[in-house]
Amino acid sequence: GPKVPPSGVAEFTPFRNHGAAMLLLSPGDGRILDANAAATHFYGYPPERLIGRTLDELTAMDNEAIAGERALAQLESRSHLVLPQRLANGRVRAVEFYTSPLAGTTTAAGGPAQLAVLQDVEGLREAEARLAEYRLHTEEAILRNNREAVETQSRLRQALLAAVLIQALIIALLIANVANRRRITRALVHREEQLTALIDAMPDLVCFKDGNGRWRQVNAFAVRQLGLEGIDYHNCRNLELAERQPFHHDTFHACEATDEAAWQQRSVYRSEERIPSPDNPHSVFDVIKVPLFNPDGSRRGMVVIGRDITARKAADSEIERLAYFDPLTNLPNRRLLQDRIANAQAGARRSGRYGAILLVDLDYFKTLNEARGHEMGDRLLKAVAERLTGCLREADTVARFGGDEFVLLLPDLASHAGFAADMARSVAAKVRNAVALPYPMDDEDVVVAASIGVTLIPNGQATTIADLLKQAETAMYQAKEAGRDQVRFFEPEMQARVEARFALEGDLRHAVERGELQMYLQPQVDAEGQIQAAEALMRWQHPQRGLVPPSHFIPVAEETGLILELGEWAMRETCRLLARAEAAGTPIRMAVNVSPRQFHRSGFIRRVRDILAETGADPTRLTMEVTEGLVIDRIHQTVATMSELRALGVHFSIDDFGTGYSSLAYLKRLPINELKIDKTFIQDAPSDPNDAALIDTILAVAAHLRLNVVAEGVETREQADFLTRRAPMLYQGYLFGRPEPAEGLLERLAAQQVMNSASS
Ligand SMILES: Nc1nc2c(ncn2[C@@H]2O[C@H](COP(=O)(O)O[C@H]3[C@@H](O)[C@H](n4cnc5c(=O)[nH]c(N)nc54)O[C@@H]3COP(=O)(O)O)[C@@H](O)[C@H]2O)c(=O)[nH]1
Repeated sequence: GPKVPPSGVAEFTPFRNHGAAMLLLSPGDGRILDANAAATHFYGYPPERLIGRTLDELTAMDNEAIAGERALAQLESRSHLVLPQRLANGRVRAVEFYTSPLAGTTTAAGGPAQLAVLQDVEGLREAEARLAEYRLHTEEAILRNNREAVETQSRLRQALLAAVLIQALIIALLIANVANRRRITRALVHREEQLTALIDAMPDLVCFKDGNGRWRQVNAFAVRQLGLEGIDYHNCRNLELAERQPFHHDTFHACEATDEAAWQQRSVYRSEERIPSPDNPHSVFDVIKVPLFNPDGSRRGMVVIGRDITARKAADSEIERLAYFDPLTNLPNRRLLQDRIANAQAGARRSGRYGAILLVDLDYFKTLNEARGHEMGDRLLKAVAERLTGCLREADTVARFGGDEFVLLLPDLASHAGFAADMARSVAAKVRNAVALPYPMDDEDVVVAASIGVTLIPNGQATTIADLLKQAETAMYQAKEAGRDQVRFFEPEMQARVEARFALEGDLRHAVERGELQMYLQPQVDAEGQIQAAEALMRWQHPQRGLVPPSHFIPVAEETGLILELGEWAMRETCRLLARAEAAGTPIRMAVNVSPRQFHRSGFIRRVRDILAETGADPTRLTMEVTEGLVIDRIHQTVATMSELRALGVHFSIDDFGTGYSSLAYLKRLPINELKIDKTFIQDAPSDPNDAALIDTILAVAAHLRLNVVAEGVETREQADFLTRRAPMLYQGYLFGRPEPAEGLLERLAAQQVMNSASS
């Protein structure tokens, strides 16, 4: 316990200030350790004369008497001794000593100090009470003191406890924190599961890639759509996936391109991508790519979301179809047609070229429809629509205008109104023929005819679309009035032209059988003016029109297909002339023009063979003149046909060389013998350095390919001299002889031979 020194007791105010005289005595010898103020006052000694003396020394009895009193007190079980005290003034007073050990004190002699309260015998009870009270107070004080110590300790303990508690709290918090973290982790995992479930449930394609373009997470839809089941796509790049899933090779390559575009754009990138699936090879997705960047600008990752818009696209096109197309025939409707006419008008204004509008109305369709039923009427309209479409080029439009009316829009036909009208007429003729072919319906064939009204674009009088359509309609009614199954032009001059042409066509059909055609020959001479060859050129001697130039009738023949008959006739006539020249002892090479249609017609080689056999002509003296266009058109077939004919000995010449798109590359592949320089170059060559340069180039090409050259349209000596200076060649032109009846040239040839043999 805590040690309180006896002197310290005096510090206690209850001892020091108490009214009762009190002494602190050492146990055993009863030496006075301390005395309070009341005690010093009672004895009359100052404290220093009291402290240190024994109680016995102050007692006015001898030691035996004192021992006797103590024994007596023990016997009487008294707590006090009655001992007479000698005061400083010499007086003796009977004093009762109430002593009691003072708890919590320790003296030098060991054991607690004895507190003695002195009481005059007269005030015994009072003293007793005072002792009890005092003891209580003192002890309380000591106890309080002790308690304070205890309290200190307990505070310490409390502090410790607090520390422990705080520690515990920290631990608890830490634990809570860990728990929290676990909770957060759990929540995150939970959230991730929710998220995964959510994106897996999404009917969209979702994919996350890292900053290096590696695939990190893909939802179930994407796995299905991209065929990634069973493929370890994790951490793969687009091009690796293209290797692993060949079905989507193109998809992943396209994805790589749009990924890069998104990175470059550094913001949300949207594109439409074709992502086929085994169920639908035409699936289209609306793909959104969100590139993510780190604060330092480096690539962090990319979110890709793709929505299947195949159905929406189909719906869009269905809406468009309904808005712009006729549901029965699937042809553009009036609305789309108007749009296209507006475009054609704008194009015509820009290019200065003409187009045409044809209004086709079926004759007696209403009667047919009522008599045979609407279902059959619908089938007929569909069939007509197909035939009309078959008559046109891709750039043209066939629209259903309503009921049994169709409109054909032919943009960009020719730069001359007359030529455009010719072409429109020829399309109209084709349409009329196509529509007129029988339609097999159920058990019988149905036949309809069409009345066609034509107008040209642009057109001086009609500026609006409505005006143009009105004109075509007016022309169509004129066709109806003229007895139906007709073609009429709105423009009277075009109508006149077309009629004239139509008449020409009619006459041309009979020209061969009526023997109105002739083959003229134009000589091809060498530098010495010697006739070396001749070109056979067709002429038409019309009974009323007179001599019709080929530039008038050959195009009509080409358009109508009559060229096949005319061409075959020309070939036969040329071969006859060849055989005739040979028989006359003046063998000569003859060139004949072969039109593309004629050349590409199946059986051409067989026909040539037949003609050669029939006429007995030497094929090695026959040259076929073909145009550059013919050659380019179907190069493989051309080479094959030419090669077969070359094997017979036939020569080939490229006519009008330089006006087309010949290139050395394909010229080399062709089995040709000759180039004919077009007359347009020859005519200005002496004065125009461009033409001169072109001729030099053609001559260089010919020399390189070891080809003969014929210069066409040589009209002046100057032109001939110009050419002679450059290279050896044959000359054809008015300077040396116009095309003339064969007899004339054959006679000149014979004369030339006579002259030559005379001079040799
Ligand atoms: N498919 C066939 N086409 C033929 C046939 N016969 C002729 N044609 C083609 O018709 C076009 C015009 O021919 P044509 O009016 O006979 O003109 C030829 C010559 O007369 C003319 N020429 C000849 N020399 C001169 C000249 O010095 N000056 C000048 N202004 N013209 C001249 O050139 C035409 C030669 O034609 P080509 O060698 O074929 O180019 C014409 O395109 C013929 O091809 C036929 O039977 N079948």
